[in-house]
Amino acid sequence: MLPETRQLLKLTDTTAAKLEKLHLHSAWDLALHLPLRYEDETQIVPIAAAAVGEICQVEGVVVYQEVQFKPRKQLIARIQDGSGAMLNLRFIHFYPSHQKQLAQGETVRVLGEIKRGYFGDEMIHPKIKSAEKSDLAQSLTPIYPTTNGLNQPTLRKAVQAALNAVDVSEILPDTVLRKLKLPSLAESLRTLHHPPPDLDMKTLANGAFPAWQRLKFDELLAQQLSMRLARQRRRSGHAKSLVGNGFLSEKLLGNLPFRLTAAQEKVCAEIRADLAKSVPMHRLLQGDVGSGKTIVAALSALVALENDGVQVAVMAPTEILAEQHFIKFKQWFEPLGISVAWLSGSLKKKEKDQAKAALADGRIRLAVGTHALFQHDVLFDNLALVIVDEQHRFGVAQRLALKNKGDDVHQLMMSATPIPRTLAMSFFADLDVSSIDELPPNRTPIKTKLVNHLRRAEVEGFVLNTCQKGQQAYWVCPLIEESETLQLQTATETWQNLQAALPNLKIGLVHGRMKPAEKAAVMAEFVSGSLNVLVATTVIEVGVDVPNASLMVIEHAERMGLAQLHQLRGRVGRGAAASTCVLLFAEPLGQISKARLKVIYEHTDGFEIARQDLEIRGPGEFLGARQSGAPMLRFADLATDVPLLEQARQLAPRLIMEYPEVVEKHLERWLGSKEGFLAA
Ligand SMILES: Nc1ncnc2c1ncn2[C@@H]1O[C@H](COP(=O)(O)OP(=O)(O)OP(=O)(O)O)[C@@H](O)[C@H]1O
Repeated sequence: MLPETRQLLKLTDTTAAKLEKLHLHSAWDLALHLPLRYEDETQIVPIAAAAVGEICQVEGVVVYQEVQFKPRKQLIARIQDGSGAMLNLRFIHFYPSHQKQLAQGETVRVLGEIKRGYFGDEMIHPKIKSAEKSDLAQSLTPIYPTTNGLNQPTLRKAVQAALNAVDVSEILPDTVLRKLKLPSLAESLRTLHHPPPDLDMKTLANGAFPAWQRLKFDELLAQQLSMRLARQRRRSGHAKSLVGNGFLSEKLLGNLPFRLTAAQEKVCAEIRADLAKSVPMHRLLQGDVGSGKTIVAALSALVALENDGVQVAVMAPTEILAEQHFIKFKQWFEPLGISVAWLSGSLKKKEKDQAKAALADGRIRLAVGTHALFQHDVLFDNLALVIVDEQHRFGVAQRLALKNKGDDVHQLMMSATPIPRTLAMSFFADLDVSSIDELPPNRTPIKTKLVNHLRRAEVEGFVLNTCQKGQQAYWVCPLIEESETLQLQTATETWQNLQAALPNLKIGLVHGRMKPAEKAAVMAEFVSGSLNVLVATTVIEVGVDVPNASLMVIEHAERMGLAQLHQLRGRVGRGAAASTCVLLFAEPLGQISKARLKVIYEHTDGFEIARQDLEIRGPGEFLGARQSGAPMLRFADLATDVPLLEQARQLAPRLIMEYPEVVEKHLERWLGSKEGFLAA
């Protein structure tokens, strides 16, 4: 964050650092940081009427308080209200101040989600207020996406300061606005950040609400403009025409234990044709989980490497994913006499220097790594092809760094988030798309089971059976919205419980808070087979390929989106053994959760699942379900916002031709800096 911005918004260094973590760098970034959901502090719900699964505010007298030590240290309090009903409050982390606030006889107002607990309904870590001191809120309270250590009031203050600082005046031409029939940006931002008192939760949570529509439209417009400009620029670039002699690729194909599918052959041919041109390739390779994109990437790299002195870089967004690629590429390429360099943030300086020197003088021709590959001090001798996996997970700055390394290099982007082809083409502003639309043969279909989490012991028995057969299992804990700490805790607890229940198995734990090197070490143990079970937070979602793993258990599957469930399930069923995916769920299930679980139970094809997702997710479920897998999108969703995308797509070329100053301003607002859009 620029010092001017920090001063303008009166932010402390700590707050600024936390905001950076959320990728909020400019005042506009903050103004466009919109609530994830809203809380209703305008009314008090009688405990008897508060339904499980609902987030609500209740008030009551504390009738009981105890610090328990088993099964773990926790503070339990119980409140009772005029309706006569009681509610438990449970704190796994607590301070003496909590005990004081919840002293017997105190009247407290608490807000949180009602859950079904072991001893009746409960709230875990509710927000507590003293009933006497606090007035009811006049309107709904916005809750922003945040990060550890940055609380809502601080974030809210920063957003407010940003809203006061930016110029929200309308920049879209009148004619355009009249046709769109959308509210102004200023009004939309005001409504979403400060909902007026008469606006209810249901209206605000609906993605079809005009204020949301305006934000989504503006976002899609920024995306279309940036893609279009980037494409124009690339078209005028010159890349090295790469025509392979087939010598290396045929050798690799000969060494493989399988033959390419027809779909893999087809996309390889498309990529080969692009590489032969002197216009830089910019192609998206998409394919369902396990469809075999990696070998296509490897064969594309070989076409390039068959040209004298040419270098190739393969980049992935996380250390785990990059390392997986590194292992595969090494295994495939070393027998061909090609050494592969590894470059990531966690390498020791000496190793990094060695790799950098070898890339700079051209001794090493293939490098695999994270975005560390594109730091300014990494120089390539003759870089001609860059392969980027899961590009949408890189931030703008990283994409920009990539662009700086090679405006004139061929680029192949891989994605495992399948989007129907025509939609992908309009979204990516006519980017070239190759789809692998067939799975390798002889895959035993994955059996999916839906199991109530109360039957955990049976599932543990199943894990034991699987591992005794020499196979391996994943046990995945979900991401808990807004609370990394709580997520970490569930994963750690699950790991401890599993170890206690299955003492003869070797069980590892990997989560997002571990250092990259620690994560890599645990993953390596799992890949090598020395761990039987891997307990993981959702960090393993994309790209892990351990064919010997044949069982996937997913906790709280009812909380996850379909795309995520499909990705996770795709981690098994990659080897010869019959695989199973156990989806644990906790009741009561909402209608949408039920519908989702039914789809994942009945279907295995990613495109079909994406289509059904669209049907289930009416615009009404917009908030809380924001999970667009598409690049650069925070609000718009390709599943539901196709009409807005179409409008943005039609408008973009006209603005570029007729209103260049509007284009520049719009991109500055949405992509942070003028340079942001170049990175598209
Ligand atoms: N034509 C094929 N026949 C048999 N097995 C194949 C074929 N192509 C790839 N495989 C194997 O299938 C598994 C999945 O391939 P890969 O990891 O490339 O999938 P992917 O498309 O990258 O999926 P994801 O995005 O889920 O990681 C690998 O073990 C790979 O060796």
